[in-house]
Amino acid sequence: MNILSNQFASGPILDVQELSKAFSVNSEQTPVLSGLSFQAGPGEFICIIGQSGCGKSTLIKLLAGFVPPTSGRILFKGKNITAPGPDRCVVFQEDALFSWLTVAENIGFGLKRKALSAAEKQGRVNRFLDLVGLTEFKNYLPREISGGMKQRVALARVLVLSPEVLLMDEPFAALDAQTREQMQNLLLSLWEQLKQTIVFVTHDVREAVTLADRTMVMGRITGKTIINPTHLVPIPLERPRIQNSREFMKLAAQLKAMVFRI
Ligand SMILES: Nc1ncnc2c1ncn2[C@@H]1O[C@H](COP(=O)(O)OP(=O)(O)OP(=O)(O)O)[C@@H](O)[C@H]1O
Repeated sequence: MNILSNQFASGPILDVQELSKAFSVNSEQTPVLSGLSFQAGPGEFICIIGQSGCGKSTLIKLLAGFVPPTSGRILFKGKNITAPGPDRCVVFQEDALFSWLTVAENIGFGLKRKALSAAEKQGRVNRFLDLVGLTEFKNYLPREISGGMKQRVALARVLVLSPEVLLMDEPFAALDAQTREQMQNLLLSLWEQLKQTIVFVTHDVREAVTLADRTMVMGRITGKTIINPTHLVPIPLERPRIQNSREFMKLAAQLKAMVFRI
């Protein structure tokens, strides 16, 4: 079942169809995701929330092509995803940067295999250093910069590759509240400029309401994660969003209630 078929005029970027995933534990198949279907449109920002263990990270790994589905399929621009690809980049909570490379070298690392001239590569690195506000730190090593700056490097080093889909698994969870808010604003500003499709996992409903066009609430039913159309909630608030507005708080409360209900 395609929950949102025909919603995107030019077709969805991601089309998840009846996706199921089971892991083999002690030679028994343990189901995690079951019959999950949804679509993400070009340039859409989707947040995923849900209780611990409901399968959010597993879904990110499937979308990235790191693990294969047990059944069902995921189409990227109409083609079956069977492996990781440069069109879908992942940012994790704690991204290990190369400790011996500078900020600029970390950002440029993934460009090595791209057929670009040295000047073009340097130009791209400089652009992304500027976009994430790290130009003056370009020669620093990872141990010489803060946690928030490291996440900015992690973001820049995938964005420099121009992925069409950005998969983010609790990327800001380890940051303090103030840095986290700065990172959310930075991500929104980059997204407005670069227009990738973003799938963003978070534990924090307020983060989901701050960022998302739509939020997907995952829940476990009889040990399997299943989702139906009512679990994809549009966030119809204008940006920038005012966190203490009535509408914001109402949506956050509604999503929180859903997380614990399903
Ligand atoms: N490689 C694996 N082998 C066996 N079981 C796994 C594997 N990966 C994940 N699981 C199981 O799948 C379930 C979902 O895990 P997952 O990490 O996707 O959940 P999550 O929603 O991201 O959790 P959290 O919010 O705590 O990060 C868990 O019960 C986990 O133990």
